[in-house]
Amino acid sequence: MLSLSSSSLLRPSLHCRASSSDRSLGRKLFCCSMAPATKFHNLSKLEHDSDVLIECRDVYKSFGDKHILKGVSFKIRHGEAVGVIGPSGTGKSTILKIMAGLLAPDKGEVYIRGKKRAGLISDEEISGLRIGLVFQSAALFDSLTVRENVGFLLYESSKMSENQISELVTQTLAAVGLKGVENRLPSELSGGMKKRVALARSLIFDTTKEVIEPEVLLYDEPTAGLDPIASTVVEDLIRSVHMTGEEDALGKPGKIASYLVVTHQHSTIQRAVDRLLFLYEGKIVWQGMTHEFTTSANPIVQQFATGSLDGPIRY
Ligand SMILES: Nc1ncnc2c1ncn2[C@@H]1O[C@H](COP(=O)(O)OP(=O)(O)OP(=O)(O)O)[C@@H](O)[C@H]1O
Repeated sequence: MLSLSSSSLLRPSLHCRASSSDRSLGRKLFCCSMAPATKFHNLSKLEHDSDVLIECRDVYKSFGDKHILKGVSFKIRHGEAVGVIGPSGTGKSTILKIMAGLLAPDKGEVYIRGKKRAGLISDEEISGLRIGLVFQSAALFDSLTVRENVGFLLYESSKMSENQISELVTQTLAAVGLKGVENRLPSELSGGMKKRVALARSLIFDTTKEVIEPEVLLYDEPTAGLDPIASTVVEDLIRSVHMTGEEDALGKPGKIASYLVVTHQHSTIQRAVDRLLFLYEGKIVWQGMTHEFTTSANPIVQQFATGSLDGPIRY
């Protein structure tokens, strides 16, 4: 994989126009979205877990004296659509960043397709599983147009021509319901449009490559702040890119093997995911199918599902 400095020789204008902080973020997005590079050892894999794409095993994470994750364990299998829910500040975004390789756990392990990740992502290492993280804030580069934002990874690292990339960007934007916005800057978009541009950026990939690795997408509150209809559009988009054998908005089979959505929105839980993980006080305290959520006898889940002030969760 090319680093930004070497690839800048290929596309100098794009590289120069992104600020240094943008480039630093781009470097992280680049690694995270295209190939979350990781060092692996322990190649052994349990036979019955051959469909597990990502596993967090007894993960701990503290920030100073705030102990956020205290032994989080779960598995994401091929084909799953999983939601992560739980009270604010409980560590949902933190666990996504750990899964994507942007943060290291203090203790515990992350396994990618049965192989233990030894470090954070870096340019030189390839995992065989792409992990894309769609940030809560959309995290677009302010100084780049929508076309440059969506095509960023391809401009930086692929051998595709400018015309090929431009065409693919237009197709991918159309797939997320956006037309004629390629030349706009992020500041000229609404919040919902920015989220869709971020989604397009996470979906685009080099179509000239012979082997396309499976991808897991991690969405951090993709519908936060959207009106109910815009939420439904995004929820359906998330479903449509899932590799279920169905056709996506471009009329092609979805390309995302599995996805994980952090959300507080009831509609997103109901519409976009099949299974839920409930994170509370540093651990997964409940997991089950979405339809089991409202009938669970677990008092923590009951309180969260009803929004009641009475119960074990204290604010
Ligand atoms: N880099 C950091 N440095 C210090 N504290 C952090 C850092 N990242 C997260 N935290 C703290 O860790 C806790 C968990 O944050 P996180 O964003 O993971 O929670 P969350 O469950 O996603 O919250 P929300 O639902 O409100 O988005 C918070 O108290 C937050 O302030």
